[in-house]
Amino acid sequence: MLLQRLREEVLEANLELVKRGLVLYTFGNASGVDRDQGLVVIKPSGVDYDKLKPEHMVVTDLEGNIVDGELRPSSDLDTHTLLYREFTGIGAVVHTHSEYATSFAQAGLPIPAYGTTHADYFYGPVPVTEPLKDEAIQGRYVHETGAAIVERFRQPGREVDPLAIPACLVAGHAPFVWGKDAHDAAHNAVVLEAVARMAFRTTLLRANCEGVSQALLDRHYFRKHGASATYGQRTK
Ligand SMILES: O=C(CO)[C@@H](O)[C@@H](O)COP(=O)(O)O
Repeated sequence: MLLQRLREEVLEANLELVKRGLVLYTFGNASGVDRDQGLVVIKPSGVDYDKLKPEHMVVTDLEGNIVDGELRPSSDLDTHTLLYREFTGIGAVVHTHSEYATSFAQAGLPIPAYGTTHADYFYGPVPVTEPLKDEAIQGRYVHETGAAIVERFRQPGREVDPLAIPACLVAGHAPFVWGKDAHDAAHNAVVLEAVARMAFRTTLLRANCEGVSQALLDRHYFRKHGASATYGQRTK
């Protein structure tokens, strides 16, 4: 079977979303990309997670043309493929409607970096897109959803590195999260929901919370990420 291993990884990531309570019914999807072959493996649309098997996954090229699969690909395919084309360092994308992250998206608010849990995974606030315009919604809606994410990350003067902050909230919709592979993307989605829940409660306790300092953000982020990362490494 074409891309057997990637199909299994994408299936595991989809099931992880269910196991961690990030999706209801079929409200979400995960995909992964094989960069060497330029192929994407994505969950089929509307199929219950408990019925999913590797052979149900749909394989497309990076433009979303179906290469292999009997079922329709996720209705969010064009967002996934646009993210793969534009953020060339990522290997997988996850979309959920997890409650707290989606609440921030619906409010049109970024998730502030309030503490070290956030800083361990996201090097700054998790951004939110501008609301999609009616023409975009009535046109190539799913593509435009991805375009809104890319536009937010490349906004002049407010650029965001997609490898340092592997998530974006789509205003009025929900989060898209990515990672180096399917396991990593699902893991980031789980943590995103946890930090969104904590941020929501932090805001309730203290409306004008200043958030984590730059020093604490640097200390926590860079001990897990980048060339000087030490987290989880053995000492000699
Ligand atoms: O965003 C939404 C619904 O608002 C979709 O992600 C969700 O229904 C899942 O669709 P698919 O089953 O992947 O086609």
